[in-house]
Amino acid sequence: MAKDPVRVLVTGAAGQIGYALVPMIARGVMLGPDQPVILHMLDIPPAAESLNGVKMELVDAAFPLLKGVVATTDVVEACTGVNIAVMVGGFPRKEGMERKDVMSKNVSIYKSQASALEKHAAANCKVLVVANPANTNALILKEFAPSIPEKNISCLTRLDHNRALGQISERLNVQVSDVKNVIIWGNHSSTQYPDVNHATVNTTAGEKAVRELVADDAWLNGEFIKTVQQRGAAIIKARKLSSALSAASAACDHIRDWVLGTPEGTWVSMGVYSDGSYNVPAGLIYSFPVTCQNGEWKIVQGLSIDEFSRKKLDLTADELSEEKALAYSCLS
Ligand SMILES: NC(=O)c1ccc[n+]([C@@H]2O[C@H](COP(=O)([O-])OP(=O)(O)OC[C@H]3O[C@@H](n4cnc5c(N)ncnc54)[C@H](O)[C@@H]3O)[C@@H](O)[C@H]2O)c1
Ligand SMILES: O=C(O)C[C@H](O)C(=O)O
Repeated sequence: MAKDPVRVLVTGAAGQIGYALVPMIARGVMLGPDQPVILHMLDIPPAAESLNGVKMELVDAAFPLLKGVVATTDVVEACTGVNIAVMVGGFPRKEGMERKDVMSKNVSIYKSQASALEKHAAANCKVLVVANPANTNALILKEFAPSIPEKNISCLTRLDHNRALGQISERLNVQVSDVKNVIIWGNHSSTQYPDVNHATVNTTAGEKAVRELVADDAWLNGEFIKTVQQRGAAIIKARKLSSALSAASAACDHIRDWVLGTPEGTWVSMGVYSDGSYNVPAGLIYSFPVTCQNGEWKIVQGLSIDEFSRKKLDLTADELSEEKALAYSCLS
């Protein structure tokens, strides 16, 4: 029997991530090849005409799984009945700007959209915040939508996770699909900590530790970390625009694994509400290694954290605490 359609909201849908993301969702990349979807696309009035153009293209693409499109500048209409909300709307960072510069513009958007989601989304709606500062926008959304369970609110660090997999795969000249269990800890910013201490590669001789195969701690503790931390800025420098296709693809990976589950023995990175695991202060949205089953994520417990890692986990937590304070000062 055909499944009922799932309603997926994409905010900022007329923007560049939106343009890459909506066809992926309509093709089943996010929720699977047998899951019909109804797309809800929200943008602001100056982008209304462009948004309507995206809607026209979705119709023209004749996606078999796409059962309807709502394109609107009305936040209530956009949020009504949605099962999944991918929050991309906001102002992106331009060359030379730090994430903090975009903070005040974006947190106020997330405060007001929190209430719309709380009132109008379907019960148990899963929320993914992509727009920067992603962790702090997600935290503001959580705080101003108190009736949405905190386990349903997340932010995107899967792009960073995928970037780390990509760097290891290039360095070792192995298939990216054979590399797993890297971790992104903390903020989706240049203080994030890409950690390979538990990562492995599937080889013809079985699973091997990434650290053993790379056999170059100086590279792993230096250039590798920096490359992943700075990748967003490098893309902006090269394209004069921030990453879009990789961000859209990572958003699909994030929701797919959350809804359909992570493969046995594999974890992924998600920005989620900290419960104090790994001595990360509770009350921040922090990226952890998680496994997902039956639509719920769980932080992977018991991983060893050496002194080098501990400092990096704390540094990015400190930045998130500062961002939280700054966000509140922007809102007051
Ligand atoms: N977490 C990540 O990994 C990641 C990766 C890449 C980009 N980003 C962030 O994603 C966001 C979107 O990036 P982009 O390149 O698509 O930007 P963009 O400027 O191309 O698109 C953003 C869209 O949001 C719309 N918008 C602005 N205010 C809105 C509001 N109140 N409600 C609904 N829509 C609104 C704009 O009109 C625009 O169409 C940025 O904040 C960017 O920094 C995050
Ligand atoms: O770095 C940015 O501001 C863009 C985006 O968050 C990215 O990681 O590509």
